[in-house]
Amino acid sequence: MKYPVVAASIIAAHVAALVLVPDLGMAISYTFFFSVTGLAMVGVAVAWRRSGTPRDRRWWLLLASLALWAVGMSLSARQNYVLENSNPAPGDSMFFYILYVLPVLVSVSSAPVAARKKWAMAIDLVLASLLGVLFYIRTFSIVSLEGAVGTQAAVDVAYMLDFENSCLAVAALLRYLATDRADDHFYFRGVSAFFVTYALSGYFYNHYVALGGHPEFGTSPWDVLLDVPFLALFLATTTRMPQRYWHAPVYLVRFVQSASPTFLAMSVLGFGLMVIPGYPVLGIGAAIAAVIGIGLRGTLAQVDLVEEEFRLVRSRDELQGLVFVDSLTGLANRRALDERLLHEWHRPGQQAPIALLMIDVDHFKEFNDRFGHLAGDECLRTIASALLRRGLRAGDFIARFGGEEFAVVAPGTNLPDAVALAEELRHEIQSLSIVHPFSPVGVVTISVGVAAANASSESGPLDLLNAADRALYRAKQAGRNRVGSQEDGRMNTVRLDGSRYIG
Ligand SMILES: Nc1nc2c(ncn2[C@@H]2O[C@H](COP(=O)(O)OP(=O)(O)OP(=O)(O)O)[C@@H](O)[C@H]2O)c(=O)[nH]1
Repeated sequence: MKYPVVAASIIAAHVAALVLVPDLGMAISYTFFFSVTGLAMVGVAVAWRRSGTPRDRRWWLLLASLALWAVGMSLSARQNYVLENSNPAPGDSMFFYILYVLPVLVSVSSAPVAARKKWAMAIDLVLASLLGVLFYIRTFSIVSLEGAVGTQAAVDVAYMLDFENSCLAVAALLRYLATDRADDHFYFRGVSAFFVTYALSGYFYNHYVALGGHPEFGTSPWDVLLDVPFLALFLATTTRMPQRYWHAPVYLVRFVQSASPTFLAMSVLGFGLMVIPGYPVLGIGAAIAAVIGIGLRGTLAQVDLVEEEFRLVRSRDELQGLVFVDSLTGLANRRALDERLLHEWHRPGQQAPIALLMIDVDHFKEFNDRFGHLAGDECLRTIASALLRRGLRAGDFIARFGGEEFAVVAPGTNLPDAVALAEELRHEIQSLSIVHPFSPVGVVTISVGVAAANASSESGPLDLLNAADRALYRAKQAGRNRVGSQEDGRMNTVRLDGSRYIG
């Protein structure tokens, strides 16, 4: 609450001083102008500290703009006091009153901190320098160093300032309203508070005060109008950074973010066109540079976009890989198995049967209890490698089903061939000779349930899975370390020696 009171008191004091001591009007107004500029700079410095983004150089640019404005004001004071020139628009101070927008214009054209690129800054630097030259040429094509000659020149200067201030006010307001970032919101709140009030009070002051009979500072209480933008900036930067703020629609945010880099180039284009009558080469050159600047920025942004897209596609592929891989064994996981089964089941023209082998490590709980979980993990990894190594033909698919269970999908395989494959795998694991004191044969063994079916519309992959699971259950029931198969609805098991055992 105390800052609005400070601002109101300054305005009241300025008006009162001008009314009470009219003889010192000019000195009073200059004192207030420099004071409010200083106050605004303090506000900007405080806001920068509070923004929590010390690397955000936009705040420097805002400070630079205020400093340039102060230089313009100093040159104006020099004309009044040292050179005793009462012309309201001497060329040197006019140039700085125009030039001061340049740093802020660069910031309005810039991307958010996180997305800022060196190449974009380099292009902006070239365009900003060119714009500085154009400002200079344009200013001195209207006024001389001593000031505007005749009312028309003074009116031209006023319109040039109006054009510049309103363009910047609109651009800053757009950036303020259409952002999804708190730091952008805070920065552009200050910038738009300044430029919107500056455009309004500057318009009123230039057209109705300076051109309306009070060309010199200190001759009208309306001088106070020129305090307003600086006090508005002071208030916008010293009031608390909002925690919640209006969120613009996403498409508007994206549109303004994409369009803002063109603000600077558009200004170069506009001022380039303005100076063409007097300086055709420079004007046309500036217009060409602006078009190249926009094109180059667009192309480089596109390159970045394509690069980003590649990166995202790569990360998506990597993530997709992780989603389908079992982290312990490196085999496909249950999700991948389900997808594969479904895919095989619905493969167009699938005539041959699809076989499914469900593999379960025997007495694994006891293995874990005896040797610990880490040894259990290592055992699972060894079994996974052995299963992969052995017996898998092209088109077969192996996955860790979960826990100490594995599964093999073997498309185009009938039941007898699948049973033979299962027996091979069972033998392979036993021959690994992983010591297991609790196992009847002294080493780690597996039981396998086998089922095979033709894909049909009456049944689904889940039926095949259930059949293989039931076959596995029977193999376990029958004593483990064996292959169980489902045949014509009957459950058969194959003993470890290969002879068939009817369960
Ligand atoms: N080390 C380790 N153990 C696991 C993992 N997943 C499951 N297990 C263990 O596997 C064991 C499975 O136990 P059970 O389902 O009783 O099966 P089992 O002891 O092999 O008995 P049968 O299958 O009937 O022969 C449990 O002790 C689980 O903790 C794993 O990723 N690593």
